[in-house]
Amino acid sequence: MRHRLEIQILDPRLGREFPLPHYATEGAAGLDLRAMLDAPLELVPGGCELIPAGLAVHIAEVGVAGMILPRSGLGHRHGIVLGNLVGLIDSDYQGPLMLSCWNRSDQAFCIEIGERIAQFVLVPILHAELAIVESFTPSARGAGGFGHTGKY
Ligand SMILES: O=c1ccn([C@H]2C[C@H](O)[C@@H](COP(=O)(O)OP(=O)(O)OP(=O)(O)O)O2)c(=O)[nH]1
Ligand SMILES: [Mg+2]
Repeated sequence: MRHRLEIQILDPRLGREFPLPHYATEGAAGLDLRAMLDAPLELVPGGCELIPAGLAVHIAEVGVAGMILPRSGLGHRHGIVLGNLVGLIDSDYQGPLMLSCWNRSDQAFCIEIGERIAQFVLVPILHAELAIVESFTPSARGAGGFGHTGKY
């Protein structure tokens, strides 16, 4: 499914020196986001920095949210993930997309200017209407959780 996504280009290098976010393949779920830095940034082990993606988005539709997720290769091989683990972008947010980059490894990592460091995914959202009830209709699981079905 497609969703018209309004963007503002905040960093003029995007779309010129560096490609705009795009789906790398027909089936790609995410748009890669780039570190629009003025200079390469060394992330020390355990270090966390807020990096601009160089653009603002306005999702506009209440039934849609954005998620910023790590890239698998960087996260697995180099320990470069997100300081907030997952970024959640509200449909009414119009500010700059910011990437919290965390080096969870024990080796320094240099983020290059324009490097693809995270990905942006649109997801459907349901708003909850809270209904207070005295008891739930019994289910097979009931209140069992945290390893209830087997090994922890
Ligand atoms: O990785 C992220 C996460 C969030 N945001 C922006 C979009 C989002 O809509 C807004 C608020 O995010 P969130 O609600 O997760 O943060 P908060 O700490 O609860 O801030 P607020 O009080 O503004 O809701 O910040 C980003 O740019 N990058
Ligand atoms: Mg919030």
